Order: sequence, then structure tokens, then C-alpha cells
Amino acid sequence: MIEVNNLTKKFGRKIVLNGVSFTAEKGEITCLIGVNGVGKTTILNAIMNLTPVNSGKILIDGDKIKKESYEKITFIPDAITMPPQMTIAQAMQFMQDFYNSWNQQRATELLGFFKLKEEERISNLSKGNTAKVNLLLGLALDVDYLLMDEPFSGIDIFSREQIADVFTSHLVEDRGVIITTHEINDIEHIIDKVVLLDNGVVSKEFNAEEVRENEGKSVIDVMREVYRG
Ligand SMILES: Nc1ncnc2c1ncn2[C@@H]1O[C@H](COP(=O)(O)OP(=O)(O)OP(=O)(O)O)[C@@H](O)[C@H]1O
Repeated sequence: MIEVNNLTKKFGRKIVLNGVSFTAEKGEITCLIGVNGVGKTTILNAIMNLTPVNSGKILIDGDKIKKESYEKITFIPDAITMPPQMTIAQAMQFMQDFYNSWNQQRATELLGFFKLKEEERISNLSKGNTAKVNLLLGLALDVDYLLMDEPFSGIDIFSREQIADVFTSHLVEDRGVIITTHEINDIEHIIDKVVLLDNGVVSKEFNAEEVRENEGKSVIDVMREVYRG
């Protein structure tokens, strides 16, 4: 489990996170939702220890993040970090050379799932296919937790659906996934837990299925209540 406890973060005098707490379980997809600039990326960076925080505590399976933690948690940023002149095959080789946790079998399966061609250059890919390669490079690592920043942002409906399908497949099951988004159209069905962020705090944390069953409400219904008051 990832536990985020009372996280505060300031940039200069601007308070971006003002006591954010939530948990994300293994085997579940947790979605951090909030408008642009609410601090979603900052939270992921804080979990990975990529940005200093002012206060608060983050635990991964009960431990503070340490060197070994990077073998069980990975961060997939919202833009691909591989040089554009690389082919997909070269990017995969790079990852294999760099990470002990690279799983070539899963990578090959993901290539097929996303219908990507290894010999294609990253610079020649469409936006949707670039997003898929970016996800492939992260999902092919044998890690327990995956953090993904806006994996559905700015891509067409068919690519969104294909990416959503990968989340409900065996390629992701059993892992703990945290994704961020500012809109949940087309992806509501893949989400287990929702963390709504507003004004530097968690305004609501809930299980999507429970709210659907017990209150007959969709995630969007709850968002409307929270954000529109
Ligand atoms: N390095 C930085 N220096 C100063 N301010 C920053 C820095 N990084 C982020 N911020 C500010 O912190 C706030 C939160 O940024 P963050 O990128 O975490 O938001 P977000 O919710 O991920 O937004 P988006 O949906 O646009 O990606 C924003 O107001 C942003 O301008």
C-alpha cells in the first residue's frame, strides 16, 4: 500500500498541497482527479522523492522510499523521455539495459496489444502511439506500483479505449496503479478508488464501485456534488 499522510508543499509562497492524505492499494487503480494546477503531478513527484516536500510522510508498504524502493515502484511521466530518433526496439533495449525489473515477455505482449511496430522511430509516431510506447516502457517493468501522470491526456477516443483496456487486462492486474487526470470520460469503468483534489486538500476519497452500488451515483455525479457544491 502507498500511504500519503498530511503532505504539504509550497513553491515559494504559494501553498500547492495543504495536508493531502490518501492511500492507494495494490491490485487497485487509484485516480487522482483535479483541475489543472491543483498539484497532481507534484504528488506523484513527492511519492517518488523527486521533489522535496515541506512536511508529511509517504510510506510504501510501510517503509519510507529508499534506493531499493525504485525496484518496486515506477513513474511514467506524461511525455515520453526517450530520444525521438530512437526506434521502439532501441527504447526497449535501453530500458532492458537499465532496469533489472524489465520483463521482455510482457513488453512483447504489450507491443502486440497496442499494435505497435518495433522498427518505428519515436519521432514518426502519432500522439496516441507515442503515449502507448510511453506506457509500454513503464508497464513492462516488473514493479508492484505504477504511477502514471495523465496517461489519457490529449489522445483520440480509440487510443483512450485501447489504453483503458490494458488497465483491465492481466498486464496490469495485481499491481497498484495511481493515475492522474483532469477528466474521467471513457475511463470511469477502470477506476477502483477516486481521490478528488481541490484547493490543496483531498475533498473526497471514495471507492467508485461502492458509491455506484450503495448510492447509485457515478464518479461524475460525485464530482459534480463536490466541485459545484
Ligand atoms: N517547479 C515549480 N516551481 C514553481 N511552481 C511550480 C513548480 N511546479 C509546479 N508548480 C506549481 O504548482 C502547482 C501544481 O502543479 P502541478 O503540475 O502539480 O499540477 P497538476 O495538477 O499536475 O496540473 P496539470 O493538470 O496542469 O498537470 C501549479 O500552480 C504549478 O504552477
